[in-house]
Amino acid sequence: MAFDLHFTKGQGTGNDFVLFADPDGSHPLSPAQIAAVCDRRFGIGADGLIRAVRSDALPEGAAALAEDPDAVWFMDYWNADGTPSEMCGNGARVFTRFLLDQGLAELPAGDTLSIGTRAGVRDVQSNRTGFQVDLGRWRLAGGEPLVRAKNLPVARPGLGISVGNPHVVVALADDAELDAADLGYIPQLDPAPEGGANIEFVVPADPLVHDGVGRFRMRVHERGSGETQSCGTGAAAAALAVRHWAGAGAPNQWRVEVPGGVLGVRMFPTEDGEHVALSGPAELVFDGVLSLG
Ligand SMILES: N[C@H](CCC[C@H](N)C(=O)O)C(=O)O
Repeated sequence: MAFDLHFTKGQGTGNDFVLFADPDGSHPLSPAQIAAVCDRRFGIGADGLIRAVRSDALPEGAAALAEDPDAVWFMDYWNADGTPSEMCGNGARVFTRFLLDQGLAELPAGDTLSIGTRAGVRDVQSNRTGFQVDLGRWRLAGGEPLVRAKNLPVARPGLGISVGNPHVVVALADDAELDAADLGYIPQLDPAPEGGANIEFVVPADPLVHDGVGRFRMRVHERGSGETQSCGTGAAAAALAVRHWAGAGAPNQWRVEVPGGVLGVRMFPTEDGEHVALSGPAELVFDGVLSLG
């Protein structure tokens, strides 16, 4: 049955998304429809698709409401190839901007908006650069798979890190290597993790720390979307990896330079362990209607 998709296009540091509101969850899209919507030639074009569903209309949302009854809205995130992911950091900021723009939620300065995700409830606050998303606890995913990418001279060990979704972070020798890597080809991981991973390539700045803030450049090949201009959870995972490699005394405040802009990452202690938070802009670009067969 044809369905007119009333959508909004949004982006955060060049990671772009098609968003639409489906409060009662009556319009889930199939993976094929999502891939068609995200296609940059035959569709709207985006790195991912985000459906705003009221948590009480979704089975996964029920878990979010159980965790936090304030998680009224659920971010139903899908990659460009139609596969779902547990979490999207840039997407969470754009999702929040969308909810506020649509009048579906409010976020007075200093308040927190809780949103449901497949990775659990995530808290968003507004700040001067846009929004801060608390990505919650992180963990080393174990293993250091070898990473091979086209045009990289040698395979290098990557560090597996989860921030709700899986990442493998690999340090390159310098900017020349980072710029030479051809991420039009999916990098190879050996061993390949079950379910795939987002792969971040980083070059720590020299000096690594300036005014107490760590800095590095990053490019990313995203699971399910290919090379993107930015990856929020990837920037968080990469900052955690660079801090891990830097050892004792490394900062908890990071500036991550991605092709689409700059993201802020901050690690901070909580009663349930160290959390990592992501900050950055979130813009809505245009609205439209697409007839879906
Ligand atoms: N491709 C990712 C999801 C989107 C992550 C990224 N867009 C972000 O901002 O965190 C995955 O399959 O886990």
